[in-house]
Amino acid sequence: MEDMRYLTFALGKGRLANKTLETFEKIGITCEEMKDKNTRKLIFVNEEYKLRFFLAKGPDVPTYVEYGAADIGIVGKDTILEEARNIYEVLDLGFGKCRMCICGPAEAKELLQHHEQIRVATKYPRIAKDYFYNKKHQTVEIIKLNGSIELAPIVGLSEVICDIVETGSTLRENGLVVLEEVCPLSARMVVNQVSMKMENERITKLITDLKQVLREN
Ligand SMILES: Nc1ncnc2c1ncn2[C@@H]1O[C@H](COP(=O)(O)OP(=O)(O)OP(=O)(O)O)[C@@H](O)[C@H]1O
Ligand SMILES: O=P(O)(O)OC[C@H]1O[C@H](OP(=O)(O)OP(=O)(O)O)[C@H](O)[C@@H]1O
Repeated sequence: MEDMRYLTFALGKGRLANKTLETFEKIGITCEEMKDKNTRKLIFVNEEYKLRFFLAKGPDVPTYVEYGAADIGIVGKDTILEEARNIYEVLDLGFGKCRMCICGPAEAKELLQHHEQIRVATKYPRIAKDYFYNKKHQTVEIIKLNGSIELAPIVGLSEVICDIVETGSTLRENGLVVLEEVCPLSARMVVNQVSMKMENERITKLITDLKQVLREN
């Protein structure tokens, strides 16, 4: 126990953070400090189990994990696909469920069917490219945006969007519909490739414990 090194976790800020902490709590890993909404502190330590946690922007989580600055990351499948880092995806945590979809006004369905050269606005250019070029063999123009993607077809920036749909209320309130589904999404645990070998016992135990509580849910 004495010379055990710290295992470091990179957690995505935002929507997935609370659920992630809740899930860790269920296997006895707590980090009270981290729940304090007023803190500007970035890194938190659990001395008992020799664990460190930090919150990062979602898309940066796979980067920290690939370089080994974090051994383990918790992040959405969308981010894993978009960042395409050399990391192991080891577990589907079953929360943060949503879908990556091609959406637009109902009339855009025909443009998709006829393989017209349409414009696709998205925060996920790699996922959109892979879907249209490799799966559908359709040439499109991808336009990268950073948020409020649903605006694009409304103001005439693009014909369709490639974006996350959860409840569908953002689409509904903006007169858009799901035209095609790209893939289902949820939160995943990712592991650095060297850590998986060097800390195999601790990481395997963590995965087994998490699987157990996920089954009980
Ligand atoms: N309705 C949803 N909208 C967006 N992401 C969702 C939704 N439901 C679940 N998720 C998952 O939550 C993850 C984090 O989403 P969140 O919006 O908090 O971060 P983000 O996209 O990096 O946000 P921001 O750009 O506002 O910082 C997404 O990558 C996705 O896997
Ligand atoms: O189907 P719904 O439940 O409506 O959720 C989907 C919406 O939520 C996300 O946006 P977010 O709130 O992250 O804002 P952003 O567009 O600025 O990224 C996503 O990009 C959709 O717009």
